[in-house]
Amino acid sequence: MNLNEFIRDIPDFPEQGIVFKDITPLMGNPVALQAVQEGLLDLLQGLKIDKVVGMESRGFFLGPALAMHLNAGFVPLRKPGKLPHTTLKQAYGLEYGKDVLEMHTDAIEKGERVLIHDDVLATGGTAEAACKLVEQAGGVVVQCNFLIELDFLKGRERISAYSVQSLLHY
Ligand SMILES: O=P(O)(O)OC[C@H]1O[C@H](OP(=O)(O)OP(=O)(O)O)[C@H](O)[C@@H]1O
Ligand SMILES: Nc1ncnc2[nH]cnc12
Repeated sequence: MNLNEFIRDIPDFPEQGIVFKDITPLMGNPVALQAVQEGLLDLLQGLKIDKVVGMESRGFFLGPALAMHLNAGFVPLRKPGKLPHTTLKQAYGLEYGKDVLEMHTDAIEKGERVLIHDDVLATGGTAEAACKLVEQAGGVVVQCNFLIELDFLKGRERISAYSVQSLLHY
């Protein structure tokens, strides 16, 4: 199955000059969705994972399903003001703008093995912020795992301290 057929390019979204990779056609197709989940799990090659960390909001699309298959917990990283308990916070820049991610202070225990998952690796700003939050809490980032990597933005270089795996490259 060619998964690229289910990812659509939207020019000038969310701003002029950005070509947005829209994965909603893929999410809407049960066969493609199953293939993606199996592909992402294959990238892990049997690594033991305690927690899957997913970034709001598209990291929530597949992160919990991966966690269930790995027999791991799921930890949501959220945009500011959304998490109700005490949080760690990390500011970052991304391909189109800047933001802050928050994580509950008790979401990860010291020494836990963490998989970072998101739909897209672009500049790597979001993933780098996620890794920092996990490490602040004492977790160990075992792999950063993406559905799509935009190779030309070189996000992988920004998170070169970690193992980076992506299912599809553009
Ligand atoms: O590698 P980067 O340049 O940091 O970009 C990647 C991030 O951008 C998108 O999230 P966005 O902030 O648009 O939020 P959304 O998932 O809520 O659409 C995407 O889901 C990644 O999290
Ligand atoms: N070009 C892009 N398409 C979809 N999501 C993104 N996140 C950052 N850059 C993106």
